Amino acid sequence: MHLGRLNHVGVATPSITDAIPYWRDVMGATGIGEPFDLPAQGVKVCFVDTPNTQIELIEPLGPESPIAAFLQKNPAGGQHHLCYEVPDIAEAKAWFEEQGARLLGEPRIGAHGTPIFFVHPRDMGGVLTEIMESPRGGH
Ligand SMILES: CC[C@H](C(=O)O)C(=O)SCCNC(=O)CCNC(=O)[C@H](O)C(C)(C)COP(=O)(O)OP(=O)(O)OC[C@H]1O[C@@H](n2cnc3c(N)ncnc32)[C@H](O)[C@@H]1OP(=O)(O)O
Ligand SMILES: [Co+2]
Repeated sequence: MHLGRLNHVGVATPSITDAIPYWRDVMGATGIGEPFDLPAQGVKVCFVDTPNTQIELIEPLGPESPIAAFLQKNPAGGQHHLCYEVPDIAEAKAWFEEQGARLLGEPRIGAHGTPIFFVHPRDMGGVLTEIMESPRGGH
């Protein structure tokens, strides 16, 4: 496994609409994407560009959302996960399984349209970690 590019930092929020003015007016973000729903993943998503990565704002879609419990514990929202790119999702999956890490579900299509999976925070030093097949072929 080679540590790939940090594709995004996931930030959970109770309301993307209410969070955008902070990113635009306080942080000076100029590349704020249109929010879009990912019902299969139980979240609404909005990407905020930074010079070297993205902030992925995520808002729960429904009570079954995988971030509902996180927001109950952190009602104002907060840093949720880190996402790294890999050239080959199957190779990465086999690597983390070999390490005995707990994968959360099977690889599925993420917000950038490529396969992703998550590794449990307890196996990753307390950091919920998303692994994403790079849209750039891993470079
Ligand atoms: C895929 C679309 C998009 C993309 O980029 O393409 C996204 O990124 S969507 C992001 C939202 N989806 C997910 O996060 C899916 C994976 N996450 C999960 O399956 C859950 O969130 C899980 C299992 C990590 C935690 O679920 P839950 O909070 O309901 O369970 P617990 O409260 O029992 O937590 C267990 C344990 O983990 C700690 N925890 C929970 N969330 C986080 C976190 N974000 N970062 C670090 N640690 C976290 C929690 O405190 C518990 O720890 P313990 O020591 O047992 O108290
Ligand atoms: Co993500």
